[in-house]
Amino acid sequence: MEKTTVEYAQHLDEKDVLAHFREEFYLLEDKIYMDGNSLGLLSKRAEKVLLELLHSWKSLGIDGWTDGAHPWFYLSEFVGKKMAPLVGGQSNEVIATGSTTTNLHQLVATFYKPSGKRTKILADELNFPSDIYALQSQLKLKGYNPEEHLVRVKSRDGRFLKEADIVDAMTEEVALIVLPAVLYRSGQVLDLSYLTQEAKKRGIPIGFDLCHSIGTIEHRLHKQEVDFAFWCTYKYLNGGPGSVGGLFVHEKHFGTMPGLTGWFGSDKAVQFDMSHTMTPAQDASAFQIGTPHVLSLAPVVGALALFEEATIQRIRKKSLRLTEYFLMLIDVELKGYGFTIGNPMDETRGGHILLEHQEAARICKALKAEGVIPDFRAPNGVRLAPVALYNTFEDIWQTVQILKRILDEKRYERFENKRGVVA
Ligand SMILES: Cc1ncc(COP(=O)(O)O)c(C=O)c1O
Ligand SMILES: Nc1c(O)cccc1C(=O)C[C@H](N)C(=O)O
Repeated sequence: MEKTTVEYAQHLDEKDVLAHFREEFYLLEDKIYMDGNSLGLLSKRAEKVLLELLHSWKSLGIDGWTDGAHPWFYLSEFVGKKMAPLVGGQSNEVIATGSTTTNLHQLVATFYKPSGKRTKILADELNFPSDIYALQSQLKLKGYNPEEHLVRVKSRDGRFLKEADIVDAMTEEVALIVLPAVLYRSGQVLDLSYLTQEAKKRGIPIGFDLCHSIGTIEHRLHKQEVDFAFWCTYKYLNGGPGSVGGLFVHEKHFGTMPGLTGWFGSDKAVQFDMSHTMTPAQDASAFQIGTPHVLSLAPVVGALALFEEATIQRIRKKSLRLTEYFLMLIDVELKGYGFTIGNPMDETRGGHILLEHQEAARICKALKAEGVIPDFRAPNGVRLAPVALYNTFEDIWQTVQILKRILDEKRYERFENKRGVVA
């Protein structure tokens, strides 16, 4: 069968062992959703648990903390256990709490211990702005000038990072390393094993932002001896806008006093003793600060049940096949239209692809007008994420046809080449 036909796409969908998960989601009517790497779709199970937790509040009041289907007092630990297989952590090394940025603040406050010549934080110039802002402010809190003490490894081409360049920057002046596991623009997957080993040789703690990797690639954080990691749950995990994030702290650091303390980091057995001397939990729970955002955690419970069934191994396998198929069609159908592929072509690509084009902002607007939801990333990127749990091969086939039509008929010219408020 000719690989560029819709029949071939349908044939791939028929053979897809994860195809039935699509029915678990509320798909947007008459739309092809390709933005699950920014905000995943609502699943029926996520909705169900949210309603159950609203009901526990309605029917139990304060007793919801300890009673009901999902007692709130233990919910963060429960969700942590469910997320642990997705990051390759032990159950007590993972906790659901905070947001990506607040968790980063917590972890830097804990693991950044400048002393003597070792005062710098090593990051990279392609990292997400919020991470950079957090690192800059943590340096300022310790009295250091971020201009001098935040080292950002340069990209050679504006898209990718070379692990060798990162290792070269691990000097005797570096006190902490924070990097993404998957880059938010190009989708490059960094070699966490190698980077962690090299950091370890030099005695530098290292942590990773998993926002663009959790739920789409496999992780082995415990085995790799990564010191810490943090992530959100609203992208590939489909927890909903602003859903509670997560963090991992390797068990070798259990007992380290968190940099930012609050009573929800306490050993649960004594939390309500109301002592002014904190007794921190002896695992990742200690890194919580205040009362969990229960209603923003609820959908994550339901959403994670799907990952337990699908397994991250099968999800990664399908995700790679989806992006491979996407790239094959782009190569055949969109040659000569001015696109440059901005993601890695080999298996160091994450869950999304990046098409660079000088008209990218208005191509995104035209795609939306034609029913395809991508996102635009400045200055010239169209990000498209075919998500293993709910996208089909046919979605990809349709998207490429629509892109071709938009370019052939110059439909993008109806729009201004400027990003929207939330691009
Ligand atoms: C890599 C990365 N880091 C940090 C953030 C910020 O996350 P939050 O706003 O949930 O703190 C995002 C997404 O917004 C992200 O993609
Ligand atoms: N966190 C977001 C938000 O609050 C509004 C709109 C988008 C986002 C995102 O997550 C963007 C995403 N981190 C990115 O990779 O660009």
